[in-house]
Amino acid sequence: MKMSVIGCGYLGAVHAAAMTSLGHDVVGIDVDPEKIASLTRGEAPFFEPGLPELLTASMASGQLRFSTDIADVAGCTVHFVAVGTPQRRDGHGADLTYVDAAVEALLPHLAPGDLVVGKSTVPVGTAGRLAVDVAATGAELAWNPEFLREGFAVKDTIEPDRLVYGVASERARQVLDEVYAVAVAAGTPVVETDYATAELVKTAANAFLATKISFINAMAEITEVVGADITLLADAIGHDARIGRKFLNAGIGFGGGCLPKDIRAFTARAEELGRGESVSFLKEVDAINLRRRERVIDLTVDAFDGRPHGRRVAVLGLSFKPHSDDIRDSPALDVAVRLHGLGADVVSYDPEAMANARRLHPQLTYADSAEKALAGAEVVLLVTEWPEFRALDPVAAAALVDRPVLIDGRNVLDPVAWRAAGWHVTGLGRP
Ligand SMILES: NC(=O)c1ccc[n+]([C@@H]2O[C@H](COP(=O)([O-])OP(=O)(O)OC[C@H]3O[C@@H](n4cnc5c(N)ncnc54)[C@H](O)[C@@H]3O)[C@@H](O)[C@H]2O)c1
Ligand SMILES: O=c1ccn([C@@H]2O[C@H](COP(=O)(O)OP(=O)(O)O[C@H]3O[C@H](CO)[C@@H](O)[C@H](O)[C@H]3O)[C@@H](O)[C@H]2O)c(=O)[nH]1
Repeated sequence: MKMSVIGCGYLGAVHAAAMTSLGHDVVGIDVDPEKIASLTRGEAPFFEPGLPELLTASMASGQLRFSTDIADVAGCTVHFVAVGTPQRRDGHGADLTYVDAAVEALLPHLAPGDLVVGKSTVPVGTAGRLAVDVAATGAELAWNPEFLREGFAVKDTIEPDRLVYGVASERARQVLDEVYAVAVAAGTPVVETDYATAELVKTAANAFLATKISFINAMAEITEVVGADITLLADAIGHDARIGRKFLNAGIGFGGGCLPKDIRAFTARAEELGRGESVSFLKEVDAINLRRRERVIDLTVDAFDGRPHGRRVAVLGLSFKPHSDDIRDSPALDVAVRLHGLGADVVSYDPEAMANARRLHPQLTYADSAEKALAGAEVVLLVTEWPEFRALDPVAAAALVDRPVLIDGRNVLDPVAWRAAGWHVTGLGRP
């Protein structure tokens, strides 16, 4: 099939490239000329394992091209909308400006029988509103939310856990079955719904994941008062198959371009619908999450007896999670910036996110290796659990720092081994 992907950010660029693996011809459209220039050179504008190889192969085979000109969707019969839906500047809900602009730009280029497929995460009710304008052209709308995780985005797109088709006709379902024929033939479960359910599935999935993380972080607030161990607690409750161990890693909390903004947008939409109380717990989920960052800052300030000014802190990690260079709402970067704001001498290192961090926060000091960040540090904060930080040798690290004080914001280092090497170790929610 010939298809377009409107919006080539994290989601759209991966989706465009992955659709070629499913056998389709794809044109990716974005309003950002730099992004399109980079993609056209076969260079991913962000770090995503496997994406550069896929881009190169798909472009070499002629199945994939990119353009800033929406008229280049000509000849495509399926059009994915994958533009951003960030938090609004006033904080109240999702900013739908980009989705509205993308659909409006697409309308004159639609032919009767085309399918417009929304992939962006939107407040419930958006698809129903957009479907009217799309139908006026003789085309049809479907909503097909995306569940990929950054860092595993290529695999998650080619081999999704499930596909959700928010459709208004049998024909739309058939077109989506054709789009995802490879995955469907491999047995991927398909859940067919109306528009509103499809929109809510996405919002509910992210709300559930955020709630699971904040649940374990709330437990961590209790375990750290009584000297209990949150990691063992998570292991023990996680053995119950009804609970499961995934997304029970306590630490500095969740960030990124999705979970934080999506729970806030959900809360705002529920309030608009007169059902704010149904999801009021998400405000607590958000508050618990943000308190974990405060905790790391407080522990650091305490490690300097309340006077962090001019004291050297090594911050290991800046991205919101490993295997990504994304710094959107990153707890790691937030902590680095705020400690700098308190006058600490913060030296940060991240294997992939430093260029993004430097652009946004040129005031911070960046080291070009973990070892250089550690040199002369009086407190070491581990805030993104990259494999290379997990593999640090505590004896070698102790030789680099001024004072062997470690705050493990992700609970990934072995406290026994680090203490044996002379470190004073504090975890989040564990002794
Ligand atoms: N990033 C993820 O892991 C992920 C996963 C699932 C769902 N989502 C959802 O997908 C959507 C996109 O997220 P993202 O992380 O890719 O955002 P992003 O900010 O990385 O990318 C959005 C892209 O859309 C482009 N754009 C904006 N207006 C446009 C227009 N009118 N025409 C063409 N291009 C336009 C921007 O230039 C940008 O490149 C959001 O709704 C997000 O919640 C993201
Ligand atoms: O036990 C855990 C698991 C995750 N996190 C943090 O939670 C955040 C989000 O992690 P993850 O969900 O893996 O990252 P995303 O790539 O943002 O993916 C989420 O957001 C996407 C965009 O909506 C969805 O498509 C995915 O299904 C959903 O997992 C990160 O800061 C993690 O460090 C924890 O603190 N503890």
